[in-house]
Amino acid sequence: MEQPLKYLEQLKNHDWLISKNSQDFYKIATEIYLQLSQLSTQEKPPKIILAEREPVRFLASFIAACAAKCPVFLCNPDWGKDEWEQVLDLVQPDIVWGLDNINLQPSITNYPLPITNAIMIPTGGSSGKIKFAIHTWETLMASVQGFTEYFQLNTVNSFCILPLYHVSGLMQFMRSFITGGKLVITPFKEIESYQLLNINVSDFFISLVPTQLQRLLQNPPLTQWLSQFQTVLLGGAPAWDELLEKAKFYQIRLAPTYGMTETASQIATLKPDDFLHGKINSGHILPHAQITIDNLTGNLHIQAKSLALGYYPQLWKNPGNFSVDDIGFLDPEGYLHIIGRSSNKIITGGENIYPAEIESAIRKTNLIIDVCVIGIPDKYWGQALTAIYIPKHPNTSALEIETQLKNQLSKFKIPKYWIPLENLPYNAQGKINRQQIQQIAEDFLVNNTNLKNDFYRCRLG
Ligand SMILES: O=C(O)CCC(=O)c1ccccc1C(=O)O
Repeated sequence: MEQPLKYLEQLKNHDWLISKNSQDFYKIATEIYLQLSQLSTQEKPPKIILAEREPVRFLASFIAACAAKCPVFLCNPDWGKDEWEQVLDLVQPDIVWGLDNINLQPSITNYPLPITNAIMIPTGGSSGKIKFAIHTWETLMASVQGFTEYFQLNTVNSFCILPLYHVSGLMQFMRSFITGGKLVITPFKEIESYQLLNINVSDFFISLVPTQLQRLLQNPPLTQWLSQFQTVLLGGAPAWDELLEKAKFYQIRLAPTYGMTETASQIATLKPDDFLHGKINSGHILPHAQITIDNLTGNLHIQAKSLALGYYPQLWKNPGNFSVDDIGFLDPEGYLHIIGRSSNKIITGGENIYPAEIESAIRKTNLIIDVCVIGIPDKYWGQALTAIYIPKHPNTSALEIETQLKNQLSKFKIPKYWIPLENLPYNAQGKINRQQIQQIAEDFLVNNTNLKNDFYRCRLG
């Protein structure tokens, strides 16, 4: 029997989907599987775009596609017109599930997929192009196995508030489905309106991105609720020290993770007991992965059984090896520390600066709600350190923040320009859009040339 079907049968009479209908899941998955297997006997398996909104339907369709060995592309029904055009053009699907009003053109370029059972998971979006990492049932299984071995668990219960088409949500489903654990699926906004808080979550894992953790910790009943979880996995974007300290203060069993779509979620994770004992890093490497660090640049190289095979439609030339933009180190006890992204590195007056350090110092002043530090091209400095921030009070001046920073940071690490905004752009995965901020800041400084001139007068004059 095909692997996905074996797990499906095991769950047949089991109420594992909490607050949803587990029987529906079984019924839909088997029905769609039968339809797909009939189609596949006549010709090569159809390429499927999966954009169902309804979670049970999404997951049942996903399992059916995997069991029938049809290439399946996980998609966000809420992508904009441009993104959908780009995706439909790239994929040239035979079947689209979950979108209305789609006019399917007959496939023109039919990229051959050199592997069966390919599972395409989107990465990127909102800034830049959507790419699909090519995974397989086996790479996702390797991730689940590494996870259960690392946490020494037979079953994983997951509380999923992240999107299922994204690797962070999909892997929560996979961990429950494969291990016979329970699964709760609910949108974040229902948690914020206090629904579903009556489930006993003491044997559940929940995955959050940093902005969600921040929102929950601003709300006492939700903070209390969060502190009951067995483990709170945190990932998707770098967290800041103040947020981690707050989580520790409230005794949240936090597990900061490091991983990405290409590695089928986390490959390093700090265990909650280490976190509560004051460790702040990305933890030990999971057993299915290896990380080596380039001596010269500090760049991370990843090897993992869960590694994607390429970006659709291309397989990587160097399989099993993946170099990333992240810079970090492994300490003598084997804990992974991430310093930043090499592409976000700012070089100002010949000094290297990673935004995380400066952002963390600015957050500590308690004068701002949020901040992002970037480098603006500058004739004198090469790049001028620039802080884009949301002030806590409308009358907080940049000078006040600068004054506080002077006790904490060397002079060259204090931003030269300060740009107050009402909002900073984030995507659904909690990743800040630095490209967009860069554009906003450059436009702002062009339109406020006085600011630039004043600055030169006061710094150089
Ligand atoms: O950023 C990504 O692409 C992966 C992020 C991710 O999977 C994740 C996000 C939040 C919490 C836990 C996890 C995880 O690795 O399991």
